[in-house]
Amino acid sequence: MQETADTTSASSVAAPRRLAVLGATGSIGTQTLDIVRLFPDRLTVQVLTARRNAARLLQQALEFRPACVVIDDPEGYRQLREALRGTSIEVLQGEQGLCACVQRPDVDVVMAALVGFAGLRPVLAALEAGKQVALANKETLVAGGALVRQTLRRYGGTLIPVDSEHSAIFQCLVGETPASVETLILTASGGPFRTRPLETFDRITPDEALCHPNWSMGAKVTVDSATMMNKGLEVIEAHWLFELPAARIQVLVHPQSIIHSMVTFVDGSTKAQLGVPDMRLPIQYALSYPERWEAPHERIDWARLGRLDFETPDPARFPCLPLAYEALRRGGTAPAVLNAANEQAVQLFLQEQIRFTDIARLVEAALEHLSEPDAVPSYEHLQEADRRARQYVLELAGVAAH
Ligand SMILES: NC(=O)C1=CN([C@@H]2O[C@H](COP(=O)(O)OP(=O)(O)OC[C@H]3O[C@@H](n4cnc5c(N)ncnc54)[C@H](OP(=O)(O)O)[C@@H]3O)[C@@H](O)[C@H]2O)C=CC1
Ligand SMILES: CC(=O)[C@@H](O)[C@H](O)COP(=O)(O)O
Ligand SMILES: [Mn+2]
Repeated sequence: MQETADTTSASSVAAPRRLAVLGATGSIGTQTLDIVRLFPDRLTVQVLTARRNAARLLQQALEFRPACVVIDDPEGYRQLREALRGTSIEVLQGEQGLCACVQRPDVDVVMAALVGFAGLRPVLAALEAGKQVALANKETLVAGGALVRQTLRRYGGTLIPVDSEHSAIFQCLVGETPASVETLILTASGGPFRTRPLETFDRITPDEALCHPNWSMGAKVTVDSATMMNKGLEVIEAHWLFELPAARIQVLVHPQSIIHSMVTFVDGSTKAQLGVPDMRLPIQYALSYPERWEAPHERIDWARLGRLDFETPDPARFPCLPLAYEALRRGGTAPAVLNAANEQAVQLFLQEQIRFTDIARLVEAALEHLSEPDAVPSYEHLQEADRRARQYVLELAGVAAH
């Protein structure tokens, strides 16, 4: 748990923080660059990466002039090399490029905003180089939480949460000690299907699932919010970030997404962090911490808001949530299996190859058949668990692997 933040330090005289933005072309990545635009004297960009969106990455590179860009797609790599010829911007490719760029001596902070298991290896590389990682990519901690903790202990890097709930908890914990904490309360919007008749769930379409009531996000996390697997992944993320057992991490449905999460302390007091649902707030806090920087983000209009509502999550409606608790209870490779099966199932659902209700069914089957005990699975062990779970889901869904 962090020490009390010093909010009085004179930030204007400090050298700018030099960022590597992994997943720069996505929802969190582009909002991170919005924050850089707001604070050009305090933040600079050294690295930008994408999977295949070469056009957007090129546009960003020409605006921010980083030292290096990384792209996964071979054709995108060829295009970027051609387009950036004659500039000082280095172009790298693939996972090797990602791991090299996060270890550069001219990078201070790595914004980890890839989606999925692909985020784990570069985060480990960044922590092995002792970097500060602003972590949006929750799948990193879900699949590899024990390994990430071990890497933090060995190399002394730091993790600052970006996920809105974990940022809220992190902010509530400023000035507190671990012994004072009783329970973490993760709030959940309940997604678009909180009140939809349960018997219609097998007719849910991708367009309906991609319509989040409060947040505009990438496709994968949006579908996860609709199944509430997102909250399950966040329970596991909170377990590894704040080192508390599952029994002390609760989930509470709060449809307005104004309270981003809460902490109840041993004296019965509860602290909450509130704000409009705008990811630029937790992104900025992760980049400014331990300072707070003045910014023109929207403020809550309390009178217009009027009320805040709460309810208990319904496990019959959202079976992915108890599955995530079960994976955490099993430990070993179980959370990595849960995560990979979910990633694969969400992809199949978005491609209209399975129904919405199949997501939980496939994840449950993979969890049942594939999890293995192991106190701290190695990266290679996790990678194999991830591969096998994806393959298993494809087979069970009757889809040929590509
Ligand atoms: N969006 C949000 O508001 C929130 C997101 N998060 C978490 O943050 C992470 C990012 O989410 P989000 O920004 O929504 O995702 P997006 O899908 O919008 O963006 C993902 C980014 O990662 C890149 N990428 C995807 N897969 C790979 C890969 N295999 N290798 C290399 N790069 C890859 C994409 O490149 P390209 O564009 O070229 O495909 C893109 O830049 C997720 O873990 C999510 O759960 C957490 C809280 C809120
Ligand atoms: C913005 C953010 O942090 C998302 O993870 C968000 O929490 C999703 O909303 P749900 O509460 O519906 O999962
Ligand atoms: Mn979240």
